[in-house]
Amino acid sequence: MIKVENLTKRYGGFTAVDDVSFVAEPGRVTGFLGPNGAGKSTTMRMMVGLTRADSGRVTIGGHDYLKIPNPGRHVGVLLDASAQHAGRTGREILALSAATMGLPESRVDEMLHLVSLTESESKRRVRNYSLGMRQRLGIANALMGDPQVLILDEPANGLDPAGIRWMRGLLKGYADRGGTVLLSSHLLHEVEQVADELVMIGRGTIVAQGKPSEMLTNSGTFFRAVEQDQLIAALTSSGMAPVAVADGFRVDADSLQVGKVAASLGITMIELRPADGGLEDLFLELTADTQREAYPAGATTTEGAQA
Ligand SMILES: Nc1ncnc2c1ncn2[C@@H]1O[C@H](COP(=O)(O)OP(=O)(O)OP(=O)(O)O)[C@@H](O)[C@H]1O
Repeated sequence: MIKVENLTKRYGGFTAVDDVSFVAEPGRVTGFLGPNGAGKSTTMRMMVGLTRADSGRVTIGGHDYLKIPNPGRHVGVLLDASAQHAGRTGREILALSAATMGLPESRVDEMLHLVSLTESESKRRVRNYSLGMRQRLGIANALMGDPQVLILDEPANGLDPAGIRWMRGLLKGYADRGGTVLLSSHLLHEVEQVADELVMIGRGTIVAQGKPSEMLTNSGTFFRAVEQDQLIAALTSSGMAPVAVADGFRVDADSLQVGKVAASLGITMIELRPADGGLEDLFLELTADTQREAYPAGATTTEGAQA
């Protein structure tokens, strides 16, 4: 299990990770999702002691990573696939890892086979690897010591569609056998098909976490009305806070509450239903003020809203 407690990292006056807490459980794939610059890599680097936290702590299986003897046998880490020594061959890199962990050379061939790197590819220098091949090598390296915990930062980067599907199967199988998997991504569709749990981060803070299905269940009501502006104003003055999503509005209230407010004003509803726009809408909305691109979900005014 990975336990992250109140983790904070500042760079000068800028807080990259702000009081982040979550748990990644054994037997589960936990997706760590957030837009570019949200703080995912910084959080993962702190987990393995590569970046020093200003406050808070992380334990892996109850221990501080830096105090785990022979850590590769317990925690598989892939943070930056391009950080491998470019002048070494893939095989040399894996052989070095195996030797460091006290594993036989045969493990190298097993891992190369697992990640589908061919014999001739394994003899090429890493500087001549494609990004996808580097990722495969990084995954092989992370799995080498048969660890119980995997920490993977954007492992799907550079993989082709077949590679992404292969990796999903690999991670699911690993979690099914009791392993703990934490993988980050800035792309929801990359993680939603594999993650049992999601932790969403935006501008250094956790904005939501839970099972994808629970997140959707709690996603409120979607509505559109002819007198949209009037309904928004009435809901707002009733203490609700509608936000613009794709082609309508969403509010944290059930459909009955919204319907009653509309009926009391004689407002004609066009649509009134549980918000089920999918995780993509929820993700964009939750991280709306942390996105670089303007997204309508960030708007709380009715300007431009069409009935
Ligand atoms: N060494 C550093 N010095 C200053 N700022 C840093 C440093 N490392 C990270 N940051 C900043 O911290 C923020 C979080 O960066 P981080 O790499 O953790 O984001 P991320 O969620 O992994 O993003 P991406 O999806 O783009 O990889 C960014 O604004 C980044 O510029």
